[in-house]
Amino acid sequence: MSAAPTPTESGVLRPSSGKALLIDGKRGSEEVLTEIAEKVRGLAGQGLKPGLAVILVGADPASQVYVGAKGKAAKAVGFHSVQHDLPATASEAEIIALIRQLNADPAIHGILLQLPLPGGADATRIIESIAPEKDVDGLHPINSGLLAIGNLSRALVPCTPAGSMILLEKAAAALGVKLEGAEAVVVGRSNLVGKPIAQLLLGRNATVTIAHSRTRDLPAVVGRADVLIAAVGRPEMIRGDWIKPGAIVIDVGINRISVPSHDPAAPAKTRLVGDVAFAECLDRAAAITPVPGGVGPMTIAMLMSNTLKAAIQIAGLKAAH
Ligand SMILES: Nc1nc2c(c(=O)[nH]1)N[C@@H](CN(C=O)c1ccc(C(=O)N[C@@H](CCC(=O)O)C(=O)O)cc1)CN2
Repeated sequence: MSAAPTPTESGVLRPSSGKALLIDGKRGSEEVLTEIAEKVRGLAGQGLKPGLAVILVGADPASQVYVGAKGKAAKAVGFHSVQHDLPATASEAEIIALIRQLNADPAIHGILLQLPLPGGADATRIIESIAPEKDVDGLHPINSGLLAIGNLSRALVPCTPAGSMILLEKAAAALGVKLEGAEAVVVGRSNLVGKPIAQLLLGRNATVTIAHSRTRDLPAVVGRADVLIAAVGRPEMIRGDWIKPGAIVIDVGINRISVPSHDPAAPAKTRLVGDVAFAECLDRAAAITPVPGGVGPMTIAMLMSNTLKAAIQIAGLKAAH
């Protein structure tokens, strides 16, 4: 029987022997949130209370959970927090009208439209209607542009990529490896994760490849990666024998799959898995994020971080973020 992993100072769990370090996103998120709460207490003295508005269109159960978690975290760190629930039938014009009100509201510093929209509707024009300085999801073209030119002090960076980078830096520090010059492979090219994380890795001087559904011989491309970011949205698609021995694996996928039951009368059970076949990777990777408990919690923490940054920038305060 293997011994339980031992926690290290950095929130990376060191297993007993021969297994990948587990990068603890829950602990990482708690650290970020504790720091934010402290800064919010400091800002109160300067008359500033960061405000976050989250818009949920429709009633997708997973989105309801995520939006609830965002509101809870916002209140816990001391933000003003509001949630706007719109029916699935809300038109683009109605959503944009609400965003215009929030753009003009001085108590609101961050606006987030929960994705996906019902029926997979295109969110492009809606996102573009968010004032860039309040775009705490980092999806407005102004923020994408600031990220692309490497202006990280001004850019609001998408939350999942920002949180993934914190976990990656922790793993690299725990292993004593450098990101500079490392071969980084990002599987997935979404605006929400793949493209921004590739920019962040470039900013750390990694050599970055973005792979996607049309990539030829994906296992061979993945096999080059010192750093693998899996953001493809397909349960356990990346197999253990694709992984380069010693790689750092950041699994961004959060996929709910059904668990077969031997009892036909029992209610159907589900569990969460990542885009990487976790158990198969444990003996090959040097470090890996689990699902759940990896990148997911960091997404919420980085939304709070972006809202604090937006509030400070909008108020024109010098306070270092
Ligand atoms: N506008 C946005 N929409 C969506 C984003 C986003 O960043 N902006 N990301 C995802 C969903 N998401 C936040 O919105 C999110 C997903 C998962 C988690 C999380 O903490 N997951 C837990 C498991 C939770 C569970 O039991 O279901 C974990 O991984 O440990 C947080 C946020 C899509 N939409």
